Amino acid sequence: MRVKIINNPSSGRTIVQKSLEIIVGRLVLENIFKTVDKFDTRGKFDAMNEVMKIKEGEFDLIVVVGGDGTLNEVINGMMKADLRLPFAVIPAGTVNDFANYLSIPNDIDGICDMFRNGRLIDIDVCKVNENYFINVAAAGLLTDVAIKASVASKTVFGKFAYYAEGIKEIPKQLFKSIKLEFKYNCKSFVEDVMLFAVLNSSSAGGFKKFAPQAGLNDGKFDVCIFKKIDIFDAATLFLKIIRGDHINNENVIYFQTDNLYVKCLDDSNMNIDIDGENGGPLPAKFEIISSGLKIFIPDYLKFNNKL
Ligand SMILES: Nc1ncnc2c1ncn2[C@@H]1O[C@H](COP(=O)(O)OP(=O)(O)OP(=O)(O)O)[C@@H](O)[C@H]1O
Repeated sequence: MRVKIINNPSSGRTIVQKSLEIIVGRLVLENIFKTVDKFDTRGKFDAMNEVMKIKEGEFDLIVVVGGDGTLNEVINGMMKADLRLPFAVIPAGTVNDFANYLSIPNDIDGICDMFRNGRLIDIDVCKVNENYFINVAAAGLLTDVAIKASVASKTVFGKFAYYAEGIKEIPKQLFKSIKLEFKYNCKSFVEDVMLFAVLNSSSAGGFKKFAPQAGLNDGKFDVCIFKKIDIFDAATLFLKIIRGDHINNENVIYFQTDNLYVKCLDDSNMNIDIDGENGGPLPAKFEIISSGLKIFIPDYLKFNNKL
């Protein structure tokens, strides 16, 4: 395989990145990686811009070393440049929602084994306005936590940086709600909402069962809308989200669709968070590109019926 590595040297706690030479060295010696070209990002949009420079036929696989944000940039680079190269993920971020959903290993032996015995599967790609995502887009209460937690604090504290930022934000945000209009498949409704999320995989914000019915190549995304509730109901709901049994709750609207339009009906300035990065303000038009890309996954995942 001719491989292009896009490495974010600052994502997560920077532990996996330190093992990258060993992983690549082994795979080159075993002749699995025939040529390797590594690019280290230095800041925002570096990963996307580097991917957009790749020429058709130059590589067989893009390997993303980073978290959900780096992966999102690589996906955007490919989709915007109309480059449909297969990609693989070496999870090196703080939360790694997408890689965790696919149970992608993060240890040296597991990663090497994935490249020795893995296989390609099709996955859907979601589009919101002019940007793409493969995991989650969300707006509302606490969705800006990922953006507010600093790179330095994520490197030192890992996931706890998000929890710390979340705890600071809860009292400020819990009493807010936003009036939103949702339209899909000729239906429309208006709701006072605390948060809504549009998911391709089931995992978001570290909650593995956020969208328990989601499938990566079912041609649909799962929409999860949390209505305005009080703090007591919020605590109960929080526990239900951990277990994945929130979707039948009276304060939650959950459905699957391949199209969605969301508009703000009051003067709130609501931004969409796309895979942990700022995706600009509402309104938002969501579309799905069914089987838009191919991802390289470990062989044992064939037993996962969600794929
Ligand atoms: N060399 C660098 N130094 C600092 N920041 C960088 C560098 N390269 C890229 N970035 C920034 O890193 C962000 C992406 O980080 P990424 O999401 O991959 O890691 P994470 O936030 O630790 O993990 P996760 O999103 O899974 O929680 C991008 O917004 C980009 O601006």
